[in-house]
Amino acid sequence: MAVLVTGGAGYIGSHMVWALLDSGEDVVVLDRLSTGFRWAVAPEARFYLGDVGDTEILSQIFSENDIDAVIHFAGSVVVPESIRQPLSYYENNTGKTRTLIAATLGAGIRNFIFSSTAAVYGANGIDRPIVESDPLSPQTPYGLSKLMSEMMLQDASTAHDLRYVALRYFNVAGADPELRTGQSTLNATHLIKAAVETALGKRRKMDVYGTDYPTHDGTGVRDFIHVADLAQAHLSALRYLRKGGQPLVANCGYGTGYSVLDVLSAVMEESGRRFEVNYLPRREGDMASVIADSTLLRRKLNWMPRHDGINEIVRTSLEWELLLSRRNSLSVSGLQQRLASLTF
Ligand SMILES: NC(=O)c1ccc[n+]([C@@H]2O[C@H](COP(=O)([O-])OP(=O)(O)OC[C@H]3O[C@@H](n4cnc5c(N)ncnc54)[C@H](O)[C@@H]3O)[C@@H](O)[C@H]2O)c1
Ligand SMILES: O=c1ccn([C@@H]2O[C@H](COP(=O)(O)OP(=O)(O)O[C@H]3O[C@H](CO)[C@H](O)[C@H](O)[C@H]3O)[C@@H](O)[C@H]2O)c(=O)[nH]1
Repeated sequence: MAVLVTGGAGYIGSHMVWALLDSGEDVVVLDRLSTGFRWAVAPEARFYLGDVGDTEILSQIFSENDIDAVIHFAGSVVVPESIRQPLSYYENNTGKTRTLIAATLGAGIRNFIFSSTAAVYGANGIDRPIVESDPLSPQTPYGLSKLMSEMMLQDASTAHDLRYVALRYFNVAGADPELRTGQSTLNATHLIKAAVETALGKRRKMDVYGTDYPTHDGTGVRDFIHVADLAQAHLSALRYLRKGGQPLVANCGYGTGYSVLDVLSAVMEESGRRFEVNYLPRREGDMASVIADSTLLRRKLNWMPRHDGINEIVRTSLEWELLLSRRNSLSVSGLQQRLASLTF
């Protein structure tokens, strides 16, 4: 049987494709390459260029391949952009997920894994690691677009023969430890990606949004999960569904928070470079502190993190960024030497 990975040319999806291939799965990828890259897809995967909202390509994929599970990463992911362009987020993240669920059901496929987000919790006022049963209060169209997709899955699984796992990712970062893929997003807004680009001189300075949050140093606190551990959580979810597991919604994070300044220190330490930090007001839609309680993921899916620790996350991100720089022939010889001297 094969697994369909939508968004498999993107950051997390491309790691998932490698994780599936590593575990002996047959993989089919559907991606329209709006933010992903064809070269990021492992050559062993069968690639279809197209949109998850296109019923014709979905029928073609389901008729040409013996698929028993869909892992749905495709979507629009930039939180501030969702505030400026809400309808495009509802279309791409909610409307097209509805189309994909319908096509999956139509093809008789019973297993569905969905990329959800900690943004569904929003400003719920919880001042401790968040559990899945905590109030849901998305503050942005991005968070709401994902929550509505979770709700569609819940209703569809009640009415039809569909089992699903929705994984609520906290902040995903890091790169494949073998550097076969990594985060290559252009103009990325994610903290760690922006910080490693700054360390490598691709950005002039690092913006810090907000210094007056009620956190240990005034900057926002997040729970960063290594993308390789996240891919393993999906593999566990796939095994769980194939064994007939009941619908499950689970947080993906480590339960440890790092502030923006903690992250910048780790990037400076790992790269051996100091860079300019530009302190700015809070960014719209941001929470003070977002930390996962991942007991459910550990208990139900036997998930065990293997790459937790902010330094490992930052190190693999730096290594990947360096590789991208080399590809683009940028001069980063000083950092190259520094990285070459490190043992990973
Ligand atoms: N990166 C994070 O920290 C994070 C956190 C929580 C949830 N998520 C979710 O994880 C998923 C993957 O995120 P990512 O960081 O890898 O983003 P990404 O932008 O790197 O990957 C998304 C991929 O989907 C493709 N795509 C987008 N819309 C499509 C469509 N309509 N049809 C076909 N392909 C389409 C893009 O070309 C890209 O390859 C998203 O659903 C996102 O909401 C990400
Ligand atoms: O250049 C930057 C980028 C970010 N930040 C700060 O760093 C923290 C993390 O910001 P990110 O943009 O890296 O991530 P978010 O927490 O906003 O959002 C991420 O995690 C969410 C879940 O909590 C969603 O899933 C979303 O897709 C994903 O981008 C925030 O306090 C933000 O203000 C900066 O100070 N400077």
